[in-house]
Amino acid sequence: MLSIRCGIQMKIAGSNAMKRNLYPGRGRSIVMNGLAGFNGNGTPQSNFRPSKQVLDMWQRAEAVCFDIDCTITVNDSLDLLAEHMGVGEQVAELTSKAMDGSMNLESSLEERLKIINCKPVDIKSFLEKHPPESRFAQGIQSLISSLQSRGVTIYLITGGFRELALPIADKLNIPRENVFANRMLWQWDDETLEPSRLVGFDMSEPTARNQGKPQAIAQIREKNSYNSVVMIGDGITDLEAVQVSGGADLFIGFGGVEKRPKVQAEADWFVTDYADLEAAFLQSMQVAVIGSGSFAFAAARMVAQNAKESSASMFRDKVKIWVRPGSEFEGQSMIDIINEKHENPKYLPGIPLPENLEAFSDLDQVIEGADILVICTPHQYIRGILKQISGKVKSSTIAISLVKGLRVRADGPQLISQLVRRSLGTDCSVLMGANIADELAKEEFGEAVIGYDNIDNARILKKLFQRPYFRVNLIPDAAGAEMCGTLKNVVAIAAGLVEGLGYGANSKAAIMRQGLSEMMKFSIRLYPGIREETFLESCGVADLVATCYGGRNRMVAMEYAKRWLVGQPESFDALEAALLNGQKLQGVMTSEEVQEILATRGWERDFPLFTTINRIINYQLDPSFVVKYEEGAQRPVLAKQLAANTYSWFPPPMPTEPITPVTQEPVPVPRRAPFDIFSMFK
Ligand SMILES: NC(=O)c1ccc[n+]([C@@H]2O[C@H](COP(=O)([O-])OP(=O)(O)OC[C@H]3O[C@@H](n4cnc5c(N)ncnc54)[C@H](O)[C@@H]3O)[C@@H](O)[C@H]2O)c1
Ligand SMILES: O=P(O)(O)OC[C@H](O)CO
Repeated sequence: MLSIRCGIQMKIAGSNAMKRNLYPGRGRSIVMNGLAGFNGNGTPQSNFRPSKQVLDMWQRAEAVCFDIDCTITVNDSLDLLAEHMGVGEQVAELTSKAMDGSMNLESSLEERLKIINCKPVDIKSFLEKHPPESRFAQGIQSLISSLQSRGVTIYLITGGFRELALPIADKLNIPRENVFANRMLWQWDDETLEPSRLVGFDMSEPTARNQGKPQAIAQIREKNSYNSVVMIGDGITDLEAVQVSGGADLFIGFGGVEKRPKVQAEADWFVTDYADLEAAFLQSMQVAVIGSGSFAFAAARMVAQNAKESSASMFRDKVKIWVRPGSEFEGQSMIDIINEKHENPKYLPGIPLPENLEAFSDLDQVIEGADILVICTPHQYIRGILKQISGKVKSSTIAISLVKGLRVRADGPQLISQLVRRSLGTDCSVLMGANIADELAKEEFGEAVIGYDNIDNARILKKLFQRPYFRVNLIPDAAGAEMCGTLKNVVAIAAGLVEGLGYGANSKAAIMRQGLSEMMKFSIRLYPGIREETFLESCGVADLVATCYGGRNRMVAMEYAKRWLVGQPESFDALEAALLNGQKLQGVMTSEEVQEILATRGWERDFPLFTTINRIINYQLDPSFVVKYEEGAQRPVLAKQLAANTYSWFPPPMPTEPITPVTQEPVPVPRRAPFDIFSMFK
């Protein structure tokens, strides 16, 4: 006994009139046909230059639908199957009629299937003889993988059949649920329970009829809130995708397999080589920088230099940077100074900024359309900023955090890159290394690592940051790199104290060694996947050396110790304000965050240097304990309030008058015996 089955029951409701206006108000909003597609005598040109509007839409595509015929070198798999079945010529004639619009698609399909009259076993042998990978159009795999790596969703839409389309989709990494195709209807043998003979096709599929492609796109849009959908095809039925409201926003004609004059004439953009599309897509990525401190500007400077030099290939010329509203320098708006004088006199005086770096005070304006988001603010402000932009950044945006710091929540620590991923729903790499801002801005040789989860994004980011004077290595350990950058700020406080107390190179090296060892132990205990070799990269030992010798944490801590030695104590907050001209110290706050983790987990004694530093910055130990950290971590300590009333050296509250910085590089103070304030505990 025989019966007919079909695997899917999708129904397209509505009259033809409805189908022509599926979702009024959505889909293509501008009519661009023929924007630049003709030369003077009306002949369509191949590969005409797209207008900026078309290019912009292509670069912002969130979903790209390919007609299957543009993915393989034979213009229709059905034709090839027909050839395989020995009826090639007859079928090819009907295919052309459907493609040039002279025959209705439905009838053409029906006729062609009748002629082909294959069995499942024929399809199997056809696929063995013509595996998809042997037929791919040149550049299709690379284009699809580039689009996917940027978060674009790929669909395959074909008036052909699933039996032939799915193997192609599989090889192109297109999920099967993203394939819209017709279904063959088989006669099933109830004894073998296997399909035995082709009897027709399922007419309820949108792709079975004219206007099927826009209907498929309308279904896609109904399920996904894409702002921009692009159709790439080579036939009249593909062109329909933009001729119906609710369909695609942009039609790109592809002539690399088959060139049809009507398609070529009416496409918004016509290409014969996928490499052009790939280059144009990757080209002109919009870069936005959030942050306006010394490092944010040093990094933005490199990024803008690269954007300018590579504007013909990858990044958009203009790089946007966010400057906090109200920021001023000597009574003048920082935005005006940066945009008119191309300098940041507050943080990088005397260093010219590229003219293509443009400052904005409106955060929304900065992130609008950003393909790459460089995040570089002091870590204490990052959460507030991410809250403001959450939901406004597309998920394909490539984020990179330059922030050194972490966050502690009730349920444990959170790296800034994790916070970014969670808040924005984007990938987030990190750039970490021995990178003192003003040295970098002066173009002194340096290096950094980009720690990544997504290698494709990291490669793009390397192109954005690497300069002849700045070498970037990629490492697959974002958490390790970030922990290095974060924790070295605590060790730099220790190094500054040691120096401020008047000790020499041996003592400082000993403290740095202990610091590095605690950095490694702490990072790996928290994140066991972190790699030990990461600590030997620029983000690890090199950044530790740079910060402990030339950084701001070291400078403020050194001043703190010196003032304590001479009996003129000042708080870390006061010294930060006096010495850093608006820049922010990260080590003190990071020490508090690290200590919260150590205390919660009962790890304090395993990390004696970290613990001692935290007690020193909380005025519970005097700075001399930095070189007696084992003892410092074990001592009973006074509560902060009690300490304030007990110790003569307890720093006074923030002064109302500005304090005069001793010097930017504090002068050496003669050594003398530190106060033995802890004798009371003996
Ligand atoms: N400066 C360096 O040499 C350097 C090098 C590598 C990494 N980093 C890291 O980069 C990050 C940013 O450092 P930076 O040097 O660019 O900044 P910074 O230390 O110069 O701090 C100044 C910045 O803080 C911002 N700011 C001040 N108050 C704010 C508030 N209430 N809300 C939001 N922003 C506020 C200012 O607008 C300005 O952008 C930090 O995590 C730092 O550790 C710095
Ligand atoms: O000046 P610091 O101490 O904040 O350190 C700056 C950078 O992190 C050095 O890589």
